[in-house]
Amino acid sequence: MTIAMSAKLIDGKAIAEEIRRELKAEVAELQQKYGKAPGLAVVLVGERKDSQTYVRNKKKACEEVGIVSFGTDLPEDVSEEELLKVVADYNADPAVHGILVQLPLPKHIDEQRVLDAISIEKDVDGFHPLNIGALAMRGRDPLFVPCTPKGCLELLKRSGVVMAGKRAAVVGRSNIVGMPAALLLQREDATVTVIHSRTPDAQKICAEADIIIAACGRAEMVAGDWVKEGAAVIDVGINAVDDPSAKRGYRLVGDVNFAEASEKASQITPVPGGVGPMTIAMLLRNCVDGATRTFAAEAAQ
Ligand SMILES: NC(=O)C1=CN([C@@H]2O[C@H](COP(=O)(O)OP(=O)(O)OC[C@H]3O[C@@H](n4cnc5c(N)ncnc54)[C@H](OP(=O)(O)O)[C@@H]3O)[C@@H](O)[C@H]2O)C=CC1
Ligand SMILES: Nc1nc(=O)c2c([nH]1)NC[C@@H]1CN(c3ccc(C(=O)N[C@@H](CCC(=O)O)C(=O)O)cc3)C=[N+]21
Repeated sequence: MTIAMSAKLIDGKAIAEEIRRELKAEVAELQQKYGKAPGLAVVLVGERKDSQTYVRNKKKACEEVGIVSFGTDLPEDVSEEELLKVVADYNADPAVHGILVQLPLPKHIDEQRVLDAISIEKDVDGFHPLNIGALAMRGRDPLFVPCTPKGCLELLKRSGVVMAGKRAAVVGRSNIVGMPAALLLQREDATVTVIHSRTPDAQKICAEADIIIAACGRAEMVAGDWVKEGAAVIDVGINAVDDPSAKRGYRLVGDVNFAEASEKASQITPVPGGVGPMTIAMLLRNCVDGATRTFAAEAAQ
């Protein structure tokens, strides 16, 4: 007989708050030492409601820790060349230490071409091929690691989850979440299986994992029988499901069936309040790290 466990909640909101407190102190120190603050530029194309909300939240979080935020809002029909010009201007602006182009971009724009144009020293999203390439190489360290997977690892570390020698399953292989999450787990000496839409027996593979990172964009796909007793479960998914009783008319659920999985897991993140707030905290972390490197290099000249 197995005894149902009740998982400990990994409180991403509280951990993100703690990180923002740490960052606020670091920014004050930079201000003291160099008389300058880190700067983040956020570029938003079009009028997607969700993107507008994320961008607003990112700017608010910046201000809270003392990072100066710059913003450029461009119309949906902006040309690729005009967008590239905005990126080039921020690349050249010494007050800007991080550049984030909010995704997704409209279909007529080549997303990778825009991401490739961001200076790797200011690539706080960590989406530039040179940063991702370094992440995949042993003995190398990228300048920046993508915020969402970095947040997932930070949650595991701060919750005392051992990764070395453990089996991990990552559900999803996107450039921005699944693939870098798998690389990060592997760098921590976990043995990683990456699951995608063509994987047979996804449930069986997950059920053998000590750590699951779910990032497939399928509401509540990772059910109770996907989770091994005592596993740590990180839910990246953000899915809106209709809910007439909710204020906004919908509620957010993850890629994990939380009620079922928390009967099996030892530790689990909620949605909302799990990985989401950590993504923003890691963006601020990356921005402060970038500015710290730049200020030190400038002072050494
Ligand atoms: N909390 C946060 O900060 C963030 C949350 N998100 C959320 O995380 C989720 C994933 O985002 P993202 O990586 O951008 O999504 P993508 O749609 O880019 O990638 C989804 C991945 O999941 C795989 N997949 C899809 N369906 C299945 C299935 N049935 N079984 C197994 N694998 C499947 C896909 O496989 P294939 O490659 O074969 O197509 C793909 O690799 C979304 O819910 C998104 O909203 C995203 C970014 C940040
Ligand atoms: N260049 C780029 N970089 C990104 O990092 C990026 C992007 N584009 N495009 C979209 C995705 C998505 N993303 C989220 C950030 C915060 C929350 C977040 O704070 N979520 C809250 C809930 C928010 C709500 O209630 O709507 C939570 O989970 O608690 C979610 C998702 C960053 N992304």
